[in-house]
Amino acid sequence: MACIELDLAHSYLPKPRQDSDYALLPLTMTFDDGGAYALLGPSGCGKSTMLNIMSGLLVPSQGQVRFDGRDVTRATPQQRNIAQVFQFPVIYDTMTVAENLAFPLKNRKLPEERIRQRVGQIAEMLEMSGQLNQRAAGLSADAKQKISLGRGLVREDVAAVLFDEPLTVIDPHLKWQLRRKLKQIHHELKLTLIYVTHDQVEALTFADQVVVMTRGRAVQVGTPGQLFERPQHAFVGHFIGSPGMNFLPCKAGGGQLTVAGHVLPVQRSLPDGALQLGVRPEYLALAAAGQSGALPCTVARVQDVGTYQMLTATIGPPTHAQVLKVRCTSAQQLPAVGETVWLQVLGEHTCFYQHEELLA
Ligand SMILES: Nc1ncnc2c1ncn2[C@@H]1O[C@H](COP(=O)(O)OP(=O)(O)OP(=O)(O)O)[C@@H](O)[C@H]1O
Repeated sequence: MACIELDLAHSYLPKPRQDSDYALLPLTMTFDDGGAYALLGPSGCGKSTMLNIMSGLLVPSQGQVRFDGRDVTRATPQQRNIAQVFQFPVIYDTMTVAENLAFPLKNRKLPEERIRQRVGQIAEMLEMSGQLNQRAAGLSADAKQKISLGRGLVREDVAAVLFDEPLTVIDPHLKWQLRRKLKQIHHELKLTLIYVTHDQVEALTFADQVVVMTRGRAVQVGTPGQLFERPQHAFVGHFIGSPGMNFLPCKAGGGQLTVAGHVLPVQRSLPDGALQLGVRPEYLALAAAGQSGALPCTVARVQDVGTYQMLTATIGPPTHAQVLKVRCTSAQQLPAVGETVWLQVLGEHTCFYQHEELLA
């Protein structure tokens, strides 16, 4: 295993002139030895570019990649000793499951007995012990991708295992099981795992540390809890959560906050000027009329989602009304559409952003 350090930028253009010319803007990042990481972000944010730079498939246009302090920027994937699992199965159809799993170990000339043990261990973890002697050709797409995962995990001496959206072809139910399985395997095998996905559920269930990316920038690296509680960037608030954080434009000045024409007292020290107030639907509580830190809103919709109710409310004039989502318990008695509801926007979980960066 290795500690992977990135200090680089990448543009696919020969002469990048502006930020938008970069697939990865200048960044420094450390992936600790033995950690489980996810690179999470929407399509085109630079996840695959970062993964391919780590694996050695791509040389960054600027800067360095270091493994345990050693410069490997121009080293091939083989020289870096990286295992990779792609979106689609990369296996030998004519071989059995056992032969496919054993292949990376045979290549490294491990003793037969050790190969047998390790193949048995990996097959058991992936619940494939009963299929070891079956030919891969006859297996389902799910089973073939499980073999690919197994081939990625089978070597103990790799610097890291990199996964590029590995569960895309997997059936939704099995996907859920495999996500949990991968987390368990990480605890048992203690490999450095780096997992690319655009699916927040996948990232949050698998990783100890999630790197959230947008437009070529890694805007926050944190535990799932940190990303939920204190998004360092408005994009993280918006992207993590279902639905994401509510944002209200506001103006701070003289110890007060003006939101949608209402003046609220603010306890925290904030710079004067235009800000964004962010509060998650889970923390936006119903309040008594006129309560300090609460705003009067109009109920636009109430949805019963089974285990909870989602209340949608609006504030401000209809031409530029702001929408707020509130997660309520299923037992709560909620006002009807069109009624006024007071929502507690200020509280310990409220975040303030300036130019999309967290201030307080
Ligand atoms: N070979 C390439 N040549 C030129 N531009 C590229 C190339 N590969 C990626 N890009 C561009 O770099 C940016 C980042 O792409 P990248 O594939 O790293 O994003 P991603 O987050 O992995 O997206 P996806 O999930 O869609 O693969 C995008 O604007 C993309 O169009």
